[in-house]
Amino acid sequence: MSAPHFVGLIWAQTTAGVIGDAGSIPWHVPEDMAHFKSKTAEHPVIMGRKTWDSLPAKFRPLPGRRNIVVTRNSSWTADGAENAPSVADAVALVGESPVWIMGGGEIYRSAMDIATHLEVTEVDLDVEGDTKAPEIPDGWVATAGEWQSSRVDGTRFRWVEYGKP
Ligand SMILES: CCc1nc(N)nc(N)c1OCCCOc1ncccc1N1CCC(C(F)(F)F)CC1
Repeated sequence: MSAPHFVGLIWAQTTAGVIGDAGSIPWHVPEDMAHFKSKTAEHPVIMGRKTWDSLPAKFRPLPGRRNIVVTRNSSWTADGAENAPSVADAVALVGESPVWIMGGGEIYRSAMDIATHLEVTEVDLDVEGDTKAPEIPDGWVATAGEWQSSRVDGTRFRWVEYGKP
């Protein structure tokens, strides 16, 4: 089984790097949900158990693809999900490319070394949060899109893609 050559991390953050608060996302930008959906559709996703628990029931599992949940609890099970004890084991389980790693904070940090692509939504908000985006090490090159305004309340957001040359 070949190791996947496209391992993407995908997250949404405030400009200050907040990605979550008390187990949920403290904003509502439907354009980002659509972006997340279109980027990850049909591809396997890897997430931590807390992110799995944070998914609204109708999205659990994310439809149409393998959902792999990283948990140290080897007896953890859920309909529509497979479990793996670490990000590396989850990526090995998948074997195909691309695979999208969709959170949360702890999982992003442990996946950074094997990531080949970062797909970040920057939301121009100043909100408190208990979970932060991972530090992006030197060597990654960012390509930022134009700022857009959300149709719901005008919140500004942009896509920033990071690659490794
Ligand atoms: C969207 C939020 C999001 N944005 C980016 N850019 N990267 C992510 N890693 C991410 O967090 C995905 C897990 C949390 O997701 C949700 N948390 C609360 C409410 C809704 C959701 N979504 C809505 C879309 C749905 C679909 F299946 F349509 F994709 C999946 C569940």
